[in-house]
Order: sequence, then structure tokens, then C-alpha cells
Amino acid sequence: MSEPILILTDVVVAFHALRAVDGIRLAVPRGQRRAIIGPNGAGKTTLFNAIAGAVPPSSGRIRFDGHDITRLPPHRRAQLGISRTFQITNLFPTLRVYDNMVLALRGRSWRKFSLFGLPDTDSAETASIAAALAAARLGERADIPVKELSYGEQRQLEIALSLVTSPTMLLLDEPAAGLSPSERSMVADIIRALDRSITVVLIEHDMDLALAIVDFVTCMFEGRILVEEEPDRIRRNAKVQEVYLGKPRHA
Ligand SMILES: Nc1ncnc2c1ncn2[C@@H]1O[C@H](COP(=O)(O)OP(=O)(O)OP(=O)(O)O)[C@@H](O)[C@H]1O
Repeated sequence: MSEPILILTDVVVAFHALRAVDGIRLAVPRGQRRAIIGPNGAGKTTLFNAIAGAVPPSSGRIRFDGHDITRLPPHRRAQLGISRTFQITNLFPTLRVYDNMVLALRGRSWRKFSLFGLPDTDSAETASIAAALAAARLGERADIPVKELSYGEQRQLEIALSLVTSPTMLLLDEPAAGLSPSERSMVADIIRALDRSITVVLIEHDMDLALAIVDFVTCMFEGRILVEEEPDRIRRNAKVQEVYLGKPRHA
């Protein structure tokens, strides 16, 4: 069996006295869809930040695809294949969907603009953009200014932007937050249909949605891993019900 694509060994992230992430050991096999769940303040976002390079671990090691990335800055991790969803606030609303994709592909730099707009894309770039838009079910919306997209479509665009660089691991931070039921099922379909060459790790507050998408679940509580199990078992786990739902669930 090949080495897991992501391995965390005793990772601690401390903010002064608070250990937001408190000795996490995690191994995510290649191609797996993994949910990180847990109640507010459990440490999920901090863990994501440590994996993506947005906060440095206080101690412990992070290994990705055979590389020790513990001390690498975010852009180096991105070059190795880690992609995190952009938040809507990072979109350029007056530009077309396609142009936002070009910026994401080229490192999102305004310097790449010329006075006359974006330079033409080459065929490899065009193909990457088309594939990412199709995977996020936005293939028909390439020419629309972002500000004319619905909120749900903007969330889809976040996924498309994170796919355009052909990552090997996608970190999705609450991909369905704020969406209507039909938009949520669209996002679930998009994630389920992603190529298995992409490992997916997601944080999601909607437990039903998360459990419907993933193969395996890590439940955090107070910075630590409380339980790791398959979705079917996690639903019935009394410890998870107690901390995550706040009260025992009566089936
Ligand atoms: N930059 C920071 N400085 C100080 N404390 C922080 C910082 N970031 C997070 N924390 C604290 O670390 C703990 C874990 O927060 P984190 O946001 O990782 O939890 P979470 O599981 O993502 O919560 P939520 O589900 O509410 O987003 C919380 O007590 C939070 O207040």
C-alpha cells in the first residue's frame, strides 16, 4: 500500500496558552474523501490553516506527498499540489468567470494584466480552465461577470478556482455554508464526482451533507481527535453525538 498522501504527526498549534490543535495525528490515504467535523472551537479551521501553511505549527510534523512541508510557506505547498478553496471575497466581481480562472491559474496577480486586459490563454491553460469549470458545473457560465452569478454559483466558482491548478489534494472549507438545499445537493454532486486522483479533505458544519460525501470522518473536540470512523458508524457514535450535536440523538 502506498504512503498516505497527508500525514500529520503530533501537530500542535498554540495561541498563547490555548492549544487550538493539540497533538493531532492524521493519515489521509490517496484519493480519500475525508471530513473533519466537530463543534465550534474544536480546532478544525486551525488544523486546515496548519495543513495549508497559513499558521505555523508550534510543534509536530506535516508530510505531504512524500515531502516534509512543516515549514514551507503556502505557495510552496500549492506548488506541491495542495489547493484550498478561495473565499468569495477573493473573487473579482466585475471580471468574467473565465478571467477569474485565468488569474487563479497564473497566481492571481494583477501584474499579469496588461493595459488591454488579460493576455490570451494558451491551449493548455484553456483546457485546464474548461476542465475545472466543467467539474464545478459552470461550463456554460464562463463569459458571465462574476457579480451576475448567484451565491450558489459563486461557491461553485470557488471550487473551480481551486481545481484549475490541477491539485492532488483539495481542502474545502465549508463548501456548502449558506446554500439552499438544492444548491447544497449540487455542491455534494460536484464533490462526489471529482476525479479520484484528487484527495479531498473538507470541513463542513452540515453533518448530513458531510457524511453523504465522504469515505471517512475525523471528529475533533478541544483540539484533539475524538473519533475517526466511517460515516455510518460516526452517526451512531455516542461520543460524537454528545459533543457534536450537544445532546444524545434519539433515532
Ligand atoms: N488566531 C487566533 N488567535 C487566538 N485564538 C485563536 C485563533 N484562531 C483560533 N483561535 C481559537 O482556537 C480555537 C479553535 O478555533 P478554530 O477556529 O480552529 O475552531 P473550529 O473548529 O474551526 O470552529 P468553528 O466551527 O466555529 O469554525 C478557538 O478557541 C478559537 O477561539
